[in-house]
Amino acid sequence: MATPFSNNNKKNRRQRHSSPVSREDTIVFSLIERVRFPLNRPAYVAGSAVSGSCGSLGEFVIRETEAVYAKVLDVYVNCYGISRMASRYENPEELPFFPESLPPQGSSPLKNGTFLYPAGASINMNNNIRSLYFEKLLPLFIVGGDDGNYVPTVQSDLASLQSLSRRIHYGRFVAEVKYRDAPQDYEPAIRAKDRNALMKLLTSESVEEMVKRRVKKKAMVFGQNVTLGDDKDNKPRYKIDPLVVSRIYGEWVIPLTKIVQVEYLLRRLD
Ligand SMILES: O=C(O)C(=O)C[C@]1(C(=O)O)C=C[C@@H](O)C=C1
Repeated sequence: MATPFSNNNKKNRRQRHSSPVSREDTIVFSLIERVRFPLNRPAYVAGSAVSGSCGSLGEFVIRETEAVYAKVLDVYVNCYGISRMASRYENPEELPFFPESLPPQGSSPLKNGTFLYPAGASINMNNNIRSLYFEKLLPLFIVGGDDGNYVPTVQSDLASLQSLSRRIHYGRFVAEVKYRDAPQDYEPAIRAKDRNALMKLLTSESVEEMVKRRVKKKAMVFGQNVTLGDDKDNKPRYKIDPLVVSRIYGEWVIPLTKIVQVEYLLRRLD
């Protein structure tokens, strides 16, 4: 079965949701961008000299940026009288990292008639994504150290986190497609709340291998240092190790996407 992650055919490109394959480009580009800065841990230390007693600078920037994204369209609606549009987190593809800090949301034109089954639509694994990103992913490809560029570092982290979150939560759409294709296969495992059986049903090792090979290649193409050919050894050099990108997918991005799929399916008959 061709799935949204296995190809980028015309049918997928016509869908209202942007293609998960092109989303890979955003993830790879955002990781490459993040390489410009060292870890800059002080940006995430609560109560450090930068942030005083108000939590870390990083958390503050992420919370406030999300709040702006959430209200920006309402401001436009009020000021310019344009008809109601959805703000960022009313789009079912977007999930905030700090939902509790968002201003109240209006009723969204996008949420109505969403493709997702309502009980599963609100699954939000961003807390897990955030801790994995800082604890496991960043140390794989970012050098330790502190260059003081905290705000650009946090902005770069937020871009990576958002692109990873969109991709991982896209698992809800994939699970819905799989369920609609073969409800008779999924329903017994859903009723039995059998996570292992669901995991087995939705897994395609060949697709996973293809995804890992594709992101490795993207890291090579997008992240190759460009020279004018006077390199002594003529060996290509990459901004981020392509094998690390493939590993990030194999060890975290794909497994988390699968957990989202299982959690979604478990709610599919509620
Ligand atoms: O393409 C699919 O069928 C998916 O479910 C997506 C995905 C992935 O995250 O890339 C996850 C599970 C499958 O084993 C293969 C790939």
